[in-house]
Amino acid sequence: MTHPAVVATGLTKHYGDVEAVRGIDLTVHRGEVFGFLGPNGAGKSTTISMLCTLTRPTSGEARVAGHDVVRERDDVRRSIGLVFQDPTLDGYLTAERNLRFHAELYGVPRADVGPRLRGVLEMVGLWDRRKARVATFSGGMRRRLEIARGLLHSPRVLFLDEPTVGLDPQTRSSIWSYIRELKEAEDITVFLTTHYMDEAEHCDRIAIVDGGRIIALDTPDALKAGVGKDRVQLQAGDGPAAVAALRERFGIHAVASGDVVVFHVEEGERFVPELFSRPGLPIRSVSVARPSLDDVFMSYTGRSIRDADASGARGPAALAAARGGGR
Ligand SMILES: Nc1ncnc2c1ncn2[C@@H]1O[C@H](COP(=O)(O)OP(=O)(O)OP(=O)(O)O)[C@@H](O)[C@H]1O
Repeated sequence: MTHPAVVATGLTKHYGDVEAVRGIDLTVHRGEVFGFLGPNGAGKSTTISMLCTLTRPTSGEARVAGHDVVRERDDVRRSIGLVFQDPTLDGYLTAERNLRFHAELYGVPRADVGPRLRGVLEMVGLWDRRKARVATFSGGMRRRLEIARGLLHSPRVLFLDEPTVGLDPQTRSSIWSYIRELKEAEDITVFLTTHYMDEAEHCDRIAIVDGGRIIALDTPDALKAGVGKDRVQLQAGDGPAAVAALRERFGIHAVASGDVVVFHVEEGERFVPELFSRPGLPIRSVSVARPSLDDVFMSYTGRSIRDADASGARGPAALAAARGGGR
């Protein structure tokens, strides 16, 4: 098999007047952890459900594990694992019964079920709890069990829609270590959606989506490098005097807020020693920060992902607003 894990060409989805997805083109390579990052309403879930054959595209094409999502739905379904935002485990059943039921649905050969069950439950740290009813599990344990279930039939591609939403930071980080372990242990491609910037950093490549379109697609490092400048923040004895000194000596436009002065330069870590080499700039502290993925989102849309989330970007008006802000 040499085909990519996922290929989408001109994929769109309209719900009446709402253009939820407005032309997605992407290729996800086998073995990648690929992230879809964007604010609420960006079209992430709609895209993932088209790739999983749960929603029929309005136009365009997509192939998953080499199969067409419209014409070869059953082949696609056999090749993928799904973990969606809404839990679908049966709370009355034990963890093991939930998984065995799934194995039957997917036709996992009888002889393989036992070893496979143990393998996936050990990976998510739930082997010892396999006889417990799911109703007694915490939110994090349920999500881990859902991931184990998604892996049970050895899928080629695992789709995770917001895999850590609503979980505490510790559980989020343990879910990420399972995802990384997975990549090592199984020859699998992971396609996930998130609106957490820090999570997108774990992905090999990410597509930043807004208003139903991909606005940037690359490795997290390359995207951040594309923003160019680092952010330097200093505490100076006299803010306005520091701003004037920076302008005179370095030709830098800085902004002061009290005694905190902020400016942007390329390669901040090279610039900072120069600051100290010139006398007359009383500096108490200095910090340099690389651009974040939120800076990347902001450089394309003029707003932060958090603001876009907070504004509840949904529906045609929000999409039109997002369009207006695009570059
Ligand atoms: N079944 C539907 N009927 C009508 N509009 C829909 C439907 N599903 C999604 N939409 C709209 O399509 C747009 C994209 O929604 P989608 O759920 O794909 O975004 P998202 O990026 O996954 O956001 P979230 O993380 O909030 O789910 C939104 O404007 C949403 O209101």
